[in-house]
Parts: sequence; structure tokens; C-alpha cells
Amino acid sequence: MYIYSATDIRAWDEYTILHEPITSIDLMERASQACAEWLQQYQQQTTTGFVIFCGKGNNGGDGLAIARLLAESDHPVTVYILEFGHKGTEDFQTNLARLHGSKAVIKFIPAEENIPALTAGDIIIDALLGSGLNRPLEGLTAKVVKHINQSGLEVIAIDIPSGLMVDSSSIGNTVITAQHTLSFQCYKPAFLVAENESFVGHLHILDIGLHPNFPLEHPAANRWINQALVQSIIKPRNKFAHKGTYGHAAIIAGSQGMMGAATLSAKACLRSGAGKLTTHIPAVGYTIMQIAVPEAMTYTAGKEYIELAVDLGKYDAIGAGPGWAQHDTHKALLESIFQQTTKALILDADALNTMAQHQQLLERLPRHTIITPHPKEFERLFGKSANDFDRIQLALKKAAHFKIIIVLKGRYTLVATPDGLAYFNSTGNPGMATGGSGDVLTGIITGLAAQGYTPSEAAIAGVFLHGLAGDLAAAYTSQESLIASDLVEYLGDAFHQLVL
Ligand SMILES: NC(=O)C1=CN([C@@H]2O[C@H](COP(=O)(O)OP(=O)(O)OC[C@H]3O[C@@H](n4cnc5c(N)ncnc54)[C@H](O)[C@@H]3O)[C@@H](O)[C@H]2O)[C@H](O)CC1
Ligand SMILES: [K+]
Repeated sequence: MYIYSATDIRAWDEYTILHEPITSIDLMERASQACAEWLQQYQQQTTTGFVIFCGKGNNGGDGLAIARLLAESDHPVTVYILEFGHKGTEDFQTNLARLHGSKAVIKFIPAEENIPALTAGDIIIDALLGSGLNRPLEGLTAKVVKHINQSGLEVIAIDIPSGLMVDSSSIGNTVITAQHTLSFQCYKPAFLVAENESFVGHLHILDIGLHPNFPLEHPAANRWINQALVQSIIKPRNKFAHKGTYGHAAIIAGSQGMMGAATLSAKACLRSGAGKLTTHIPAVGYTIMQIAVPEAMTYTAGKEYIELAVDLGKYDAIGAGPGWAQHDTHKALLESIFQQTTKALILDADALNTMAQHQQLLERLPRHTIITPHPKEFERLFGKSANDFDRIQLALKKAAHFKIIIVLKGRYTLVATPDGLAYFNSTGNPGMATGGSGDVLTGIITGLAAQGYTPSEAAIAGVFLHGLAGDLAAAYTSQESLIASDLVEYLGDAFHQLVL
């Protein structure tokens, strides 16, 4: 599934109108019906009515159609139309004429003194501006939005909270703060960044039946990692398989006091289907590893932390970094790993911090290495970004420059590939913001890469399975109680859900 820009969404609209074919006003009706149905399901016993704020573009047109549909179902509806000093789009006008025949109360806001007082119990619907927004809100529009935000009432945004840019940062701008956003057909870039979370609230993507052929003809660089995509990657296991079929992985991890990172990575690697696993750990962790993960072979190098890595050429995938802590020897260790790596390499945690301190290491990264930084680690590696959109662009730039895959962890984890594609993961929950969660991800991606999945396949499927295991675990134990070991426990169920 693609994540389209505002321009692409408009093109999809036009494509649907031309090829279904359907008139623009009927398409608006379909979108509005989907919203009205959602709202009727959602309204509470305490809801006294709907107050709908409309602009004069097609977002406002949606608002007017929603008003009519709700009024037809006997809900008290008041509509406020913000005077922009023009007549409004054709579909806006058609819907205004249709609304005049209904029981909805229609009022206009030509000036600040006409901004209405809002009463508790009403649900506010924001249909002021949608994907046609091309500049920050100002003047009367900004005042109306601030008034709505200050009311403390429940706000439901249609398509996108008014004032929020679809494709670029809205930091510092006046934007509707919605509790729910009802958007159409596909995810938009604005919904995927942490800086917009407080505006968007709970997101609901409503299917309005835009033409299915458009995505086939218009691939986009931004993509959504969902079950269908991951199902197309993960292959059923071969009936004649033996452990050699699924590769030999190595996990180079752990130090005194951080052997948990190593055992979590190791278990996750094995639970992701790697045929064999050898852990490279310091001597202090030998017994811990042998007892915690009896399925793994263990090679010790260094006393309290890993000092060297040998004989790595035989591995199909190597995961390195979890629980290393910071030691001077790690620069040489990384150089040695880079030299010996012949296939996939996954770097996380202290391996990334070492690279951040010795930036020249970045230039020596083997091609198609996967790095899995969280935003702070990313910043240490590549510098600060002014906003989340810039950070995504920087990740794509660095992925292309170093020919690596960058997994930038977050609510919608980004997988940036060297060929300029940005995949956003759909699974996961805040319960996974807990120690060891990243170590599990390193193990999963290493385990998948060892089986022969390409680095981008391993990264995409890995982040999805990791998040899905988190969702299944949270459903069982709650987000609060979720610990990283649960992610390992629920990986099996996550694979089950893929129904191979
Ligand atoms: N497939 C779909 O997603 C469908 C979407 N629909 C709805 O249509 C809107 C987009 O409509 P459009 O008329 O293009 O844009 P707006 O309603 O957002 O209004 C644009 C209008 O406003 C002017 N403008 C832009 N920025 C500002 C500003 N800061 N202040 C004031 N005015 C501004 C701009 O110049 C235009 O004149 C989409 O969001 C959906 O809600 C359809 O209903 C069907 C399918
Ligand atoms: K809106």
C-alpha cells in the first residue's frame, strides 16, 4: 500500500472520477456517508448534537454533506461556514443548496464577533480545510481553530486536522487538535510523524472506494508495511529442509551486567527461523548464555566485554551491538567485523554509538548493512534535524549515500532503503518502549537475513513481526506490563498470523 502526497491523492480522486466513472459530487457523497456512519456509531448517550465547522473548499463540502446525513437521521446539527470571501467550490455550493432542505441550522462566520460559544455535550466536526491547505492558517481561520482547541470539547477532524500540512512540517503553526481523525482511503505522510501525534489523535482510515487501478499505475516512494506486504515476503518452509537450509547466524553481543541484551537477541534470532546460531559473547556471560539459550552455540572472546571477533566469514548474517557497553576496543572490533562480513550485517545500540564517535567507520560499512537506530542514536550518527520530515529525508539521503538500510525506530518505524524507498511499519504499540525491545528486533532481523531474505526484506518483515508480537503480547498482558521477553514469546503467534 502506498502513502500518497497531497498531489497524488488529488490525482487518485480525478482518476476515480474519470475511470469508475463517478461524478465528483457523488464521490464526495460516498466519503461523507462513510464519515456520517462512523459518527453515528461513535456518538455517546451524552452527545447533545453535532457542531460542524466548514470551509469553502471540498473539505467544507464534505462537512455540509455530513451535516445533511446526520440531520436526516434526526441528530441536532448546527453548521458554521467560515467566510473566506469567495463562493466556494462547485461541490461545496451543491451541498450547501442540498443542506438548505434539511433540519440543520446554518450560520456564517464573517468576522471574529460571530465565532460562536461552544457548549458541553456537542461533538465538534472540523471540516474547515483538508488536503488543499497550501499555507499556514492566519487571521479569522486561525482564530476559529484556536477557539475550537480552547473549548475542551471533543473534536473530530475530517480527512486531516485543519492547518496540518499533508507533506511537510507544521511545527509552530495553528492546527486543530483532534481526538479522532477520519481520513480517506490511505495514510498520509502527516499521520506518520511523532510531531503531529497530538493533532491527529486516533486515526481512522475510511475506505471510500477510490479506483483500485490507480496504485497499480502510480507507485509511490512512501509505502506502508502491512500484513499483505509481509506475507508476500515470508516464504513457507521447505518440506525437505534441514537446519543448513535456513542459514547460520551470529549474534555478537553482551558484556558484564548486560548479558540480557545478548540472550534476548539470540532467542529472537532463533524464534525467527534461523537454522543455526552462534553467539559471540564475553567469558563472563558463558554460563548465562548456555543456560538461557541452550539452542545456541557459544564462542567467547574477551573477559567482561567482547574484545575481538574471529572466523566470521562462515555466517550468513551477523547481528552486532546489543549490550556491548562503551569500550575503547570497539572501534577495532567494528573494523574487524566489517572486514570479515561477507553477507548480511545488522548493527544496533553500542555498535552505532561507536560509529557515532568514529564517523570514518561509516564510510567503511559493508554495502547493504542494516542499522537500527532510535532517533537519539540516529542524531548522534547523522546530526540534528529541524523536524520529523527532515529526519526522514536525511535517513533516505544517508541510506543512498552509504548504500545501507536504515531502520529508524519509532511509532511508525521507517525502513529507508538505498534506492530511495521509505517503508513505514503499521504494527507496534507504546508498551514496546521498554528495555530490551531493540535487542529483540536486532535478533529478528538477523534471523531473517540468515535465511536468505534480502536485507530490505529482512528489515521490512522484521519490524512488522516485532511490532505484531508486541501487539499480541500487549493484548494478553497490557502495554504497561509488556517486557521484551514477551516479544520473543509472542513471535510464534505473529508468524501464525501471517497464515503462510
Ligand atoms: N479522495 C479524497 O481524499 C477525497 C477528498 N475530498 C475532500 O476534498 C478535500 C480537498 O479539497 P480541496 O478543495 O482541494 O481543499 P480544501 O478543502 O482543503 O480547501 C482548499 C481551499 O482553501 C484554500 N486554502 C489553502 N490554504 C489555506 C489557508 N491556510 N487559509 C485559507 N485558505 C486556504 C485553497 O487555496 C483552496 O481554495 C479533502 O481534504 C477531502 O476532505 C472529497 O470529498 C472526495 C474524495
Ligand atoms: K479538516
